[in-house]
Amino acid sequence: MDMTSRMTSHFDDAVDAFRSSARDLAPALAAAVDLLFGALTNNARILACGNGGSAADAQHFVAELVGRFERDRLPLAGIALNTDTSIMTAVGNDYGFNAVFERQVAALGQPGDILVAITTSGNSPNVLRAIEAAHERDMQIIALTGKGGGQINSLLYETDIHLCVPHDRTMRIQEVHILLLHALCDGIDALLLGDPL
Ligand SMILES: O=C(CO)[C@@H](O)[C@H](O)[C@H](O)[C@H](O)COP(=O)(O)O
Ligand SMILES: [Zn+2]
Repeated sequence: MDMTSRMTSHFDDAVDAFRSSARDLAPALAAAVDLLFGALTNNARILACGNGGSAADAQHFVAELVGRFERDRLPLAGIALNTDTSIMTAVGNDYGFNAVFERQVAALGQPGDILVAITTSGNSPNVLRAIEAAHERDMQIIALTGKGGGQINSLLYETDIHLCVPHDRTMRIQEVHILLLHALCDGIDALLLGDPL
């Protein structure tokens, strides 16, 4: 395959990933909007975490909650658990990297808060442990995964929401994840401000 064809194939594959995700995930995504809106309007907070590209996604999502998405509105309570280098290095150094999110959930999480857990494999131990800590705090989980969901499948409760992208490549899953997070922001704004469409 020449390089131009290789590049074109990324777009073709991404379109397929978006279409299959729309088919599989739209109802759960709508439920996730309701869950987030209910929490945010009840003085609860959204905690988000992930590793690597998913860390970037978590802080991107939270920036749009605390700042704004497309329209001016009140600030919304979100915290990215992967952004504080002092906490990440102190907890990682003292308790191990697998504890970096769990420890923050234990410190910050309150009943009714939501954990947005982002992992393409569904197998990152620090994210799995954050989910367990969130359950102990009576928090609900919105999990964004791919590759069948991995070990997260056995951790989630009926009351949690699993948005599992039907794809096996990390980059494609991440591309759909950012669409899912933007769609959640759009849904929250539509409920808060009215539907401009
Ligand atoms: O962005 C990428 C690959 O596209 C990487 O940084 C990727 O996020 C890292 O390898 C992560 O550690 C993968 O973790 P996870 O998605 O399996 O939880
Ligand atoms: Zn990436």
